[in-house]
Amino acid sequence: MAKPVVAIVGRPNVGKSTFFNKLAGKRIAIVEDKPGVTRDRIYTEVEWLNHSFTLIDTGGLEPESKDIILSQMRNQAKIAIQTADVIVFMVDGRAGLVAADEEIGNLLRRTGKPVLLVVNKVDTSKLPDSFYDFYQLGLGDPFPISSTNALGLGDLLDEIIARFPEKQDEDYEEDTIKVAVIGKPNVGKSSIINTILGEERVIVSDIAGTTRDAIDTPFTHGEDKYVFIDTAGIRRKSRVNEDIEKYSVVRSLNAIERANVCMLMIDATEGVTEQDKKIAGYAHEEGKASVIVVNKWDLVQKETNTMNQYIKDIRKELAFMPYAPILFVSAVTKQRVNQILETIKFISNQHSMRVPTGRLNDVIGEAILLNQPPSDKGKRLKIFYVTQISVRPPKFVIFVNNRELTHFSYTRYIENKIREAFGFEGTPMSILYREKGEDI
Ligand SMILES: Nc1nc2c(ncn2[C@@H]2O[C@H](COP(=O)(O)OP(=O)(O)OP(=O)(O)O)[C@@H](O)[C@H]2O)c(=O)[nH]1
Ligand SMILES: Nc1nc2c(ncn2[C@@H]2O[C@H](COP(=O)(O)OP(=O)(O)OP(=O)(O)O)[C@@H](O)[C@H]2O)c(=O)[nH]1
Repeated sequence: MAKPVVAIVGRPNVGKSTFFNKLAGKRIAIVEDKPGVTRDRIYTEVEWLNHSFTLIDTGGLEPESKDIILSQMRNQAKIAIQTADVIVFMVDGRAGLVAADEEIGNLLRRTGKPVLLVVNKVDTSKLPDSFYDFYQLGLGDPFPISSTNALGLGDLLDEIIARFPEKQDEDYEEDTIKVAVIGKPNVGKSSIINTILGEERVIVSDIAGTTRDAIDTPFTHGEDKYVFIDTAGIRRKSRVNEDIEKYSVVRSLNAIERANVCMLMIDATEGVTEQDKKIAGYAHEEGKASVIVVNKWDLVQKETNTMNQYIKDIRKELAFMPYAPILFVSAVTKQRVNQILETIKFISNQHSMRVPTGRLNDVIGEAILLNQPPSDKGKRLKIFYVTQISVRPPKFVIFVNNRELTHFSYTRYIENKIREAFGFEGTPMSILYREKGEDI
């Protein structure tokens, strides 16, 4: 289940940032692909009770003339409508109701999405007289809060959570391979997906009755079941404007969380961008299998060593995922597109592979003979026993005499030996240490 997304919309200066910062937990900076532009603070993860959600601040706009403010607010509202599950419409309890609020109120009222009308800057328990004017917006009861004094925030969070969409069970069968197709705008996601879906042995499944939530594309290829995750905005080109594309990162992160396999698309004419690195890093940290798909290969002038040079560059830029296979494809000429599903299936199997403990210990035993474990102040690390404790991603526990003697370079050596013996292509793996007697 993807995390719900909550967006804050409101005029400049009503206190959106103050509110956002009060709730902000872990932040992920967004780097735009334009030179020199880094915008932090666009979204954050919020934890409240047993829920977590993504909060988007659509603000940070430059108030210039009245007209510009209005058009920017319309944009904000559109972004919120397009990406959010719940919209927080913030107004200013000190300034009272103004015409721009009504304009945005009209837009939001028609969306069908849950909208919470929040009156900020109500700093005491006494409601200002102008509070009741906000009922005119036709968005139900206004919620008074004070972002600076942190008043009413808990109640508001309860109300927000109560409006999250019902958790739908993801009733894909256990053996369905869930694929997130990730990449910057214009890299060719739609083209590739449509090319794959147009392949001979691919049959796109009907999705019964749902429209709004039909964001996934399930299909079969021969005997194998797949689903492309969160393809709504990708396949249907309903682009509102450039701004929205920044927020598509939020959707990408959600898609990665739901997927088993990430197809990380890189534009051959541009190489690996900062945003590509961030997203790939996220897939890696989340323990997902990844394949790197370099698209638009038809546009590249090829000389003797072109592909090898590309591989070198990608390995350098994405050094944290040396395990990911790289494919060079073209959605236009269809070159090698037929290898994509094969590769996805292969790395999905690798991702869920379990190796026999006996063989694993043989491999590690040999590795130890070839290259002794590290020692410190006369004490040497002793490795007693290794076992794989989980899959997707593969996780190993190594029982040792003293965890403090372990060293990341030796861990990497062990990881490489495991990969040499068993493969685990396309998947990150984790190796943990336990001392004898400790629980796994
Ligand atoms: N009295 C009072 N002032 C507040 C409250 N919340 C925010 N403010 C003040 O209102 C001003 C604007 O707050 P911001 O959080 O920057 O407003 P914003 O909506 O993010 O503005 P933009 O970034 O321009 O869109 C600041 O001076 C805040 O200190 C509140 O609850 N009570
Ligand atoms: N030459 C060439 N052009 C391509 C290739 N794949 C896609 N394109 C073109 O690149 C443009 C963008 O392709 P899309 O498939 O719309 O890209 P997208 O990633 O879905 O774009 P967004 O919806 O903006 O995220 C289109 O004009 C495609 O025709 C390719 O392999 N080679």
